[in-house]
Amino acid sequence: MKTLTLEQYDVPRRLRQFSVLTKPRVNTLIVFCAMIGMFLAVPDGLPGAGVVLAATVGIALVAGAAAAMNCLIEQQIDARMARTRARPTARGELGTGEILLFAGVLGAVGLWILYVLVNPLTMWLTLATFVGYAVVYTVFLKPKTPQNIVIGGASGAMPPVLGWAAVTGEVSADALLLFLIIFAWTPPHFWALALYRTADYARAGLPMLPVTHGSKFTRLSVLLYTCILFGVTLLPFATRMSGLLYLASAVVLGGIFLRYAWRLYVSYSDKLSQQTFRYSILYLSSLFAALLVDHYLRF
Ligand code: HEM
Ligand SMILES: CC(C)=CCC/C(C)=C/CC/C(C)=C/COP(=O)(O)OP(=O)(O)O
Repeated sequence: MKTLTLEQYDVPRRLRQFSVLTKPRVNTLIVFCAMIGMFLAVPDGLPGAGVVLAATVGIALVAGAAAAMNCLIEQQIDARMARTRARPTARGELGTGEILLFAGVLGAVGLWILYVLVNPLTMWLTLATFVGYAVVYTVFLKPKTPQNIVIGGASGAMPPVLGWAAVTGEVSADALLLFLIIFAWTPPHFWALALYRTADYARAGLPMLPVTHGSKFTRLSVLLYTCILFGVTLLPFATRMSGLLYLASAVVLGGIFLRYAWRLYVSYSDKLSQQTFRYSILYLSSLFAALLVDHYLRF
């Protein structure tokens, strides 16, 4: 067996490769939503700094491990898609053992932090989220059904619930409203991207909605889910969890999302679809920021 010295191993390059596997940009928003859950869970005042720090690091590490496992499992699929073929896993630059070790350490340290420094409930819910994404979604749903991202979206919607559980030790109805918002947001978020990446998904043999049911049906689905999303985002105000500042933000942000979805439905272009996808990210970030601001500046 060939032994490598540390210089030959090229540590900075390896670190860059491993960092790509954790999908840092997606996970930044995931962790942001978890943090908002932590702050909203405290009716007056702030959550303890220690628990916020430990829960944030723990959730981020487990989310990074989940992303690395997804990249490992999908390396052949990723190699066939233009969007993902540059991933170090798709290029065969990292060995299976190395990735398993990396994901194992990240995941184990994250879960340990959550169990010991936060609470067992948060650890178990985060573990379930990990299994939901890295196993249920990636292995079973994604290659089999165009509803993959709707069902798998339950994992992506968990972060605010994890944050809430970290601070209170329980899951309340308010936390479930935050879950519902991300759950309803996921289909328009993902299908907007899938519409302009249809050829990619078809080449990879993945049954994403535009591949199996065509562009028009997918655009109708985007529009309908965006309507559902609009309705769901009114619930925090309806239940008095949030105030007028949030309501105004939800209506304006949701109105813009609906306009994108409607335009996409009536006159499709790849450019508009890309803009809708990008807007979906700005939308969720801004909506969660509005929940936070409203929580502290309630009038
Ligand atoms: C099953 C649920 C989801 C699916 C299938 C999905 C799918 C995707 C895909 C395919 C991309 C493009 C990634 C890339 O090219 O690197 C993406 C990007 C992104 N997603 Fe999602 N997503 C889901 C849930 C979420 C959730 C829950 C969040 C955050 C709360 C999120 C935040 C983002 C962000 C911020 C990006 C942009 C990344 C960048 O600019 O590189 N996604 N998503
Ligand atoms: C433990 C914890 C908090 C985990 C949260 C992780 C989670 C549920 C992420 C979902 C968002 C995501 C990375 C989707 C990518 O879809 P994809 O895998 O189909 O995209 P790809 O084609 O880019 O691989």
